Amino acid sequence: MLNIKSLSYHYKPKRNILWNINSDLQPGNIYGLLGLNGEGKTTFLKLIVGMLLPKDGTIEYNGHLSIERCPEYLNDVYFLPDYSKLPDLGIEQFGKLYGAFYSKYDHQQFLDCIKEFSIPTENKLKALSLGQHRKVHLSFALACNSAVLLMDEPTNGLDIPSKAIFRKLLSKYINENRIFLIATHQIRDIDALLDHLLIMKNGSLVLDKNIYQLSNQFKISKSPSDAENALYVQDDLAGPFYLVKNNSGEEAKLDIEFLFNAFTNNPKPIEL
Ligand SMILES: Nc1ncnc2c1ncn2[C@@H]1O[C@H](COP(=O)(O)OP(=O)(O)OP(=O)(O)O)[C@@H](O)[C@H]1O
Repeated sequence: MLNIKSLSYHYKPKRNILWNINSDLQPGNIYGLLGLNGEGKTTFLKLIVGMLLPKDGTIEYNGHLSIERCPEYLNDVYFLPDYSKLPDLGIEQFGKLYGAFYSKYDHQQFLDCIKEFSIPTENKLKALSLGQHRKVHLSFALACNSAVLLMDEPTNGLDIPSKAIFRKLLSKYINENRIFLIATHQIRDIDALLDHLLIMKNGSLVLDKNIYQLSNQFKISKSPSDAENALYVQDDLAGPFYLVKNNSGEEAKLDIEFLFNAFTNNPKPIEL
C-alpha cells in the first residue's frame, strides 16, 4: 500500500500548493488523478517519487519513506513525466542501459510493448517523432514493473489508435501487486479502465473513492422529477442533467467528466 499522511507542500512560503492530503492507495488498482490546471497534480506525483520533499507529512511505500530516497523505494516507484526526452541512443540500447536501474525491468516486455506500438526497434531515439518517442517511454515505464507507476498525462502525443493500444497495455500489465496512478485531463482516454478516482481542488483531495462505490452511491439523471433532490445540475445541449443519490441498489453508469465537474464546480461540497 502507498500511504500518504498529512502531506503538505509549497514552493513559496505562505502559498500552499498541497494541503493536508491523506490517502491510502491499494495495489491492484488503476487510479485516475484529476484536477484543473495548476491544482498540483504534477507536484503530487513528484512528491510521491521523491523528486520533491514534503514540507509536512509523509509518503510511505512498503516500509520506506519517500524522503529517504533509498534504492528499495526508488526501485518500486517509477515516474513518467508529462514530456518524454530520452537520451540519444538506439531503442534496444536505451532499454538495456536504463533498465539496469530497475530490478524488475523486463527487456522482452519492453520490446513487446514497442512492437504493439509498431515501432521498429532498430530505430535510433533521435529519429523518432514526438508520439513515437512517447510510446518508447511508455513501453519502458511499463516494463520496469515498478510496484507504483506514476504517469503524468501519459497519452500526450498519442494518435487515436495508439491510445487504444495504451489502454490494452495498461490492462495487460496491471496486477494485484501494482498501483497505477495516472494524472490526466484526457479522461476519455482511460476512463473505462479506472478503479478509483482522486480529484484535487484547492490543494486538497475533494474525492478519493472507488468507482464501484461511486456508482452505487450516485447516478446521473435527466428526469425532471430529480431536479428537486439534485446534488449538482449541469446544463448542456441535451438539457439539464442531475447528479442524485442512487437509491436503486444497482450500479449506475457514471460519466467521469460529469463527476469531475460536480466535485469541482459545485458551490456546495457534495457529501459522500
Ligand atoms: N518549480 C516551481 N516553482 C514554483 N511554483 C511552481 C513550480 N512548479 C509548479 N509550480 C506551481 O505549483 C502549482 C501546481 O503546479 P502543478 O504543475 O503541480 O499543477 P498541475 O495540476 O500538474 O497543472 P497542469 O494540469 O496544468 O499540468 C501551480 O500554481 C504552479 O504554478
